[in-house]
Amino acid sequence: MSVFAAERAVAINAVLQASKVCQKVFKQLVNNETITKKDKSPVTVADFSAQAVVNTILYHSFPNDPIIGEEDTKDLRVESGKELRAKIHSLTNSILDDPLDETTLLDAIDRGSYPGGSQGRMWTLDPIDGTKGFLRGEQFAVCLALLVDGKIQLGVMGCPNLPVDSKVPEGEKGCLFIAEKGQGAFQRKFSSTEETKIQMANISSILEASFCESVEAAHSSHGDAAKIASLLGITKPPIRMDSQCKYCSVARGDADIYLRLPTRDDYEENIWDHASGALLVQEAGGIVSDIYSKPLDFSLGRTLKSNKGVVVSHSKIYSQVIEVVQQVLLKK
Ligand SMILES: Nc1ncnc2c1ncn2[C@@H]1O[C@H](COP(=O)(O)OS(=O)(=O)O)[C@@H](OP(=O)(O)O)[C@H]1O
Ligand SMILES: [Mg+2]
Ligand SMILES: [Mg+2]
Ligand SMILES: [Mg+2]
Repeated sequence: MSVFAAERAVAINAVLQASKVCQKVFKQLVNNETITKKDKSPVTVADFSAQAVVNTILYHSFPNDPIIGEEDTKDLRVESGKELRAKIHSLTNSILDDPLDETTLLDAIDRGSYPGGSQGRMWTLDPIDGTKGFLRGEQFAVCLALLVDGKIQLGVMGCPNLPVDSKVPEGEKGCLFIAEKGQGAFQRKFSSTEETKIQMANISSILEASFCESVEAAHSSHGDAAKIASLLGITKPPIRMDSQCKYCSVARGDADIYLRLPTRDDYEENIWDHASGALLVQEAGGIVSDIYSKPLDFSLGRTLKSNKGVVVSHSKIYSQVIEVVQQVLLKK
């Protein structure tokens, strides 16, 4: 029995509305609508609007729930952010039922500034995960998860550009993935409310496995992944894809392993880059850990500060995968 039925329904609506924002922006996107953060990562009108839409919808149903969201309005509240702010304002209001004034809009985005922690309910939101994929017209995802006392209870992901059936890549696109702890993993199309249960592929041998990794080698070492694959006897080429669509692909059996291998000692993964995807894979029969085989700890704030990298596989092959990951990464 679902414990979070109300939260599930609200999260699905929020993610679908935010996905609509992203699709609308993509059709109209021009270069000056992108700004670059200090770490050189891009952020677009759509990232801000999607966060405003989700935070507003969550606030309407759960006004006391804090939110850990990726974006903030630092760059929008200054004079140079005026034009961008106006675009975000009109875009957000074109989706929401009740229009917001500019101040309410900025405050809605900043409701995502919660520091996180191990106590109580909180949501975590990545309004667009894989912003670079979004800009290229490739994979990106709107990712929302509910945490209670530091544990993920619910994850909802909208993947507007992901084919409904990976065997028909030119077919219908737009998938929603839903997982509630202990209740299994589900997929539905944007175009229908019918949900289908998904499971990881039940591969008989690791030699048949395929793995996913980030598009950018700066986010996950392609060289280390190639060594690991070769030691495991994997011959299929890696599937490179932006965003938590990687977790979704593995959860529904399009691939069997997801490796996110650290490229720098000082990088801490953000909780919104993993929360919904990690629960989805676990509910579909997979194991999710870091490279030390430690479970991801979502209770320590906005980042996974006690973890390094991410290793995901079907539970049947996990021990083989993690052994080789450690052989390559920890003994070099
Ligand atoms: N150095 C480093 N290592 C690991 N991860 C990093 C790093 N720098 C940034 N990020 C985060 O990567 C998020 C995108 O991850 P992806 O797997 O989609 O990367 S890729 O686009 O496929 O290359 C991206 O999320 P979004 O900003 O939401 O797109 C970042 O939070
Ligand atoms: Mg970003
Ligand atoms: Mg992200
Ligand atoms: Mg993002």
